[in-house]
Amino acid sequence: MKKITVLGAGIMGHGAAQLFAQAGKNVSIRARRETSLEKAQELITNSFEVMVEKEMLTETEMEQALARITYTTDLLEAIRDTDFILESIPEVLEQKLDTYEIIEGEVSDKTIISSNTSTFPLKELTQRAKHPERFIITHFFNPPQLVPIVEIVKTEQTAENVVNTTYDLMKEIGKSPVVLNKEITGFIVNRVQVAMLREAFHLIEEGVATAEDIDIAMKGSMGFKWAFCGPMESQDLAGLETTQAMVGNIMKDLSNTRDVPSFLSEMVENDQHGIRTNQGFYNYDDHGEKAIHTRDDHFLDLLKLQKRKE
Ligand SMILES: NC(=O)C1=CN([C@@H]2O[C@H](COP(=O)(O)OP(=O)(O)OC[C@H]3O[C@@H](n4cnc5c(N)ncnc54)[C@H](O)[C@@H]3O)[C@@H](O)[C@H]2O)C=CC1
Ligand SMILES: O=C(O)[C@@H](O)C(=O)[C@H](O)[C@@H](O)CO
Repeated sequence: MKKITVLGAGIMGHGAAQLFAQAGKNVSIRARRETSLEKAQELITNSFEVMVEKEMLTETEMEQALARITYTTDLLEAIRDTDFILESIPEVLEQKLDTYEIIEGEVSDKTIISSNTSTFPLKELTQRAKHPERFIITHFFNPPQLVPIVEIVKTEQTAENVVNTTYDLMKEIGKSPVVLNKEITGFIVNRVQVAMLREAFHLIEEGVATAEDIDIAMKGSMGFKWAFCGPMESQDLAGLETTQAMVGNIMKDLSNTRDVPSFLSEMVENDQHGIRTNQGFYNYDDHGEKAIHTRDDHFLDLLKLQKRKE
């Protein structure tokens, strides 16, 4: 695997391009607009600089990695002679299907096409594919250059060599891949995340706690534990009779809504998109630049600690 193509230069695309380049791959990243590419280049450079500050990368390694990335608005140029495509365009099914249709007509039989979708099952993504066996999902987490896990999702149509090659590639770039036994909307993590968010949103709607209080409570409890002791392991350590009582007492009282909360839809309608518009659950004045820097600084410390413990 020499050349990697990343389609989409947004929140995930730029981090994925950085990750592959850091691992020694030549990367072509494609966006539709020059301005998106310029922004991506700036974010990648900033992120590498934090790694250099924290002595996880030398200045020379940063320069070499930056030199491995080419930026283009030309889709055909981006996918020319590529070995592996990571599609990271918005979570809109039609846009993804249209993109696959174009690229499938251009790339070699050996090229693997993967999607970074957060939600769609691979069956839906391959509904118009000529060669569904070459498609796979590699679901990275934000920021992909730092978060260790990648969920790999296949169908019974996915070729075994595609799964194996993708798995090996993820290992090669330093990730810990988890291959799902069968596909399901939202995979493992986003199903659990959405179940938790449903309840957190319910608590906000009911006036039990503010968004800020929920963040404080979760960061200092489950957030603190889960990096080293997962939710299942934690139950063993707590005692399963207590888990049984807790689940029995609380489950019946939890929100079981199937709707997106109206306050969230109103926020999006009112241009409160998070860092993109400087307003979300919190306010920003720099499109999240400081928040991203602080987050990455902490995540790099955690990564260092995890590596020491391995
Ligand atoms: N934001 C997140 O935390 C995560 C997102 N994902 C998934 O990754 C994918 C990308 O998400 P984000 O990076 O957040 O989106 P984004 O909106 O930040 O970036 C999307 C990029 O794709 C470009 N784009 C739009 N249509 C395109 C097209 N037809 N062809 C090529 N480029 C196009 C946009 O200009 C933009 O640069 C989605 O499938 C999303 O569900 C996965 C994990 C985490
Ligand atoms: O946290 C993440 O990176 C993932 O769970 C995602 O796929 C989601 O898109 C998430 O960021 C949105 O909350």
